Amino acid sequence: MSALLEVEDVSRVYRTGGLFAARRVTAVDGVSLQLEAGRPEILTVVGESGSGKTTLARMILGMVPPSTGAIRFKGKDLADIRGSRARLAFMKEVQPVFQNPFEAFNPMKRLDRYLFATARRMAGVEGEAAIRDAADGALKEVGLSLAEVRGRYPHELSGGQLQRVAIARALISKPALLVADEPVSMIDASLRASIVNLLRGLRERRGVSIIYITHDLATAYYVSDRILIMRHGKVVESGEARAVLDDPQHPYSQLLKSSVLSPEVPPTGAAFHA
Ligand SMILES: Nc1ncnc2c1ncn2[C@@H]1O[C@H](COP(=O)(O)OP(=O)(O)OP(=O)(O)O)[C@@H](O)[C@H]1O
Repeated sequence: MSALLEVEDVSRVYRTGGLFAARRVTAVDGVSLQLEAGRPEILTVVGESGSGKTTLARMILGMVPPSTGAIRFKGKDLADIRGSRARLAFMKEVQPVFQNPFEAFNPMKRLDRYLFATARRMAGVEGEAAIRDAADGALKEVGLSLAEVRGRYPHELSGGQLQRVAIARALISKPALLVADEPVSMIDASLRASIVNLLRGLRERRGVSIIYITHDLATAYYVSDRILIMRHGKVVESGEARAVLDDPQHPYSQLLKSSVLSPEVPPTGAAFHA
């Protein structure tokens, strides 16, 4: 089986501070992971704040180059993706979903405009009717429709609805991989389950692979096929999600589990069956 994504011994060092107070921060330190083509799965990256999750996500999205190591998508090294055409081809296949949907959209711009522009530019759809159909199809994938969204501005939707629109927008180009960085952390707790269920549905129905970044072990338990636990930029434990979370081996994973799972957060993720 061929690889969809290969992250090979990747590190990222940031230099901060001025000339006389220079400091090196190793945000990601020797991380490797792989997703197979034709076997869609949800790979969750868990870790506390500052463990390097966002930096890893940004490297996979091609937004930040690794300091060392290599990232390949469908066999092609991201470092070799040069020029706007090659960049666009990559972005069609690997789409981001960010934490705060209110920051993902300009408050002065109608949401349908975003969807139409993405259909035109990213997916190469031509003709008004076909563009409307592409937007409507993507919105239906996330439980909305163009009729509901048309003419509306970001503030007219709830955070949960807006995150759905952001996911619909990411789906228009029919990507093979979504990289979702804390997609539910800014959303009202009562709506989180529906977004997490949506991600699972997309993996099942659309065959899209998802890298789900979170610090929330309850959603991770429910949604993940595989899990990777990060601390100080390194992977401390990884494997099949239920096995890792039911019986964590590394002391940090055990600590994370005991500190996160409180009586209000069911360890089985039962709350997410809603
Ligand atoms: N652009 C940057 N310049 C300097 N340091 C950075 C930069 N981005 C991240 N870092 C540092 O790298 C480390 C990892 O940060 P990162 O945002 O990747 O972690 P995270 O696990 O996603 O945290 P959070 O959950 O708070 O977003 C932190 O120490 C952070 O301060």
